[in-house]
Amino acid sequence: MSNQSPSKQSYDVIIIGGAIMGASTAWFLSDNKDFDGSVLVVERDMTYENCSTTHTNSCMRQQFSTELNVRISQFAADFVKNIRSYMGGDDRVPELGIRSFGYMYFADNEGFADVLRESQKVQLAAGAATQLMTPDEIKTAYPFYNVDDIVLGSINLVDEGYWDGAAVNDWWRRQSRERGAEWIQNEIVAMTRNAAGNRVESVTLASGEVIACGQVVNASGPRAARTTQMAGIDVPVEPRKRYSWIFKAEQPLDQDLPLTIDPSGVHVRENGGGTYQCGGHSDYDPAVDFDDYAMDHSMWENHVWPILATRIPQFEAIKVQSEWGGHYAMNTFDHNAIMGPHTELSNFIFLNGFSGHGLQQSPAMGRGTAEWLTYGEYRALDLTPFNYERIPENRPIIEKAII
Ligand SMILES: NCCCC(=O)O
Repeated sequence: MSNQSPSKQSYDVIIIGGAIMGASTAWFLSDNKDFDGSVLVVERDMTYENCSTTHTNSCMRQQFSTELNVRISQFAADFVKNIRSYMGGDDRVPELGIRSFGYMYFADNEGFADVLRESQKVQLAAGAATQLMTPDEIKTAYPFYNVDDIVLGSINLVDEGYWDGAAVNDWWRRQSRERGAEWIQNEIVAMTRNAAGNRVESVTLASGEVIACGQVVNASGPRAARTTQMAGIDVPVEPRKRYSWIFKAEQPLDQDLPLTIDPSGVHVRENGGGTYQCGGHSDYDPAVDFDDYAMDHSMWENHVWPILATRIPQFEAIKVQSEWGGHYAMNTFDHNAIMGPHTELSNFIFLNGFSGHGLQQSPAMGRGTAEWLTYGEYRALDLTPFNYERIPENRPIIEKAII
């Protein structure tokens, strides 16, 4: 599909990026009775072939180490389980659920076991159902694991597992469009500031049009820094390569496989029909080119499969069905969301740096961004700790549970 032109020369809100964060923001704006502005969503590739939303393993978890991240996931679970109701009872919207096989974190040393113990306290206090398991308890409940090196496991079987992120993305896009948001395939290639230099005045599209904006939202995923540079500002977000494999087991497990996080960082989950989805990355983890999705074919054979087959010996006999390379939008400052306005460019709103846990945060972060755009403040959930200003003020939010 070639570039499309917008119908107007000026919009109240221009959202750069139409994947899960941009779609969520557009939809929550369309759902807010106090917002009556115009919205343009500019997406560079409406096929979403290479975007992080498409490459995700589409899971959510309650097991975070900070209360705010747990609350954000709780809203995700509530939204997904009640999507039709949230979307006005529209009976075209599918009823969705969460396949709550849980995330199984393994600690192979007392240091990380302590992290799991401390995190469980935070999660329980916030209402999550995390259970700590000894190796014997793990072996009883999940006999297929090799736990010889494991000192502790942590799992939560409520609202934690697979959900259909693609369906949510599709419906946010579709319904926001029906309610008046304009979506085009095109690319922002430049931005201009006002004379005082404290606001973005307009964006320039690849097709040449210059479009005036009231507020602009950077929802451009791993390309976040490229977008901010057009406005003459920086954000510490880089594309980092993440590899995924779908494989079929010769003898599938006879129960659901939790999303299992091996101490090596390799993770694997149930995918249905005797297939499993696995993710991993190299220890050498530099920023990569925005368009580099090349697969490292040696990683499976030399690194990932041996780890898998050690942890789950039944996975010695498996066959890879598909594989791909994708990107995390990695926040190199503190691996957490970067939101809210720039400190000097007051109408430039960040929605960046989700570092691999963005899909599950998209309902709360899109809702919060729509509130910010409408009221200049967050209402349902106070997301100010994630605001951009923490970066120049050097106040990292340490989230210990990054996969
Ligand atoms: N990106 C790995 C799986 C999603 C998560 O962080 O929960």
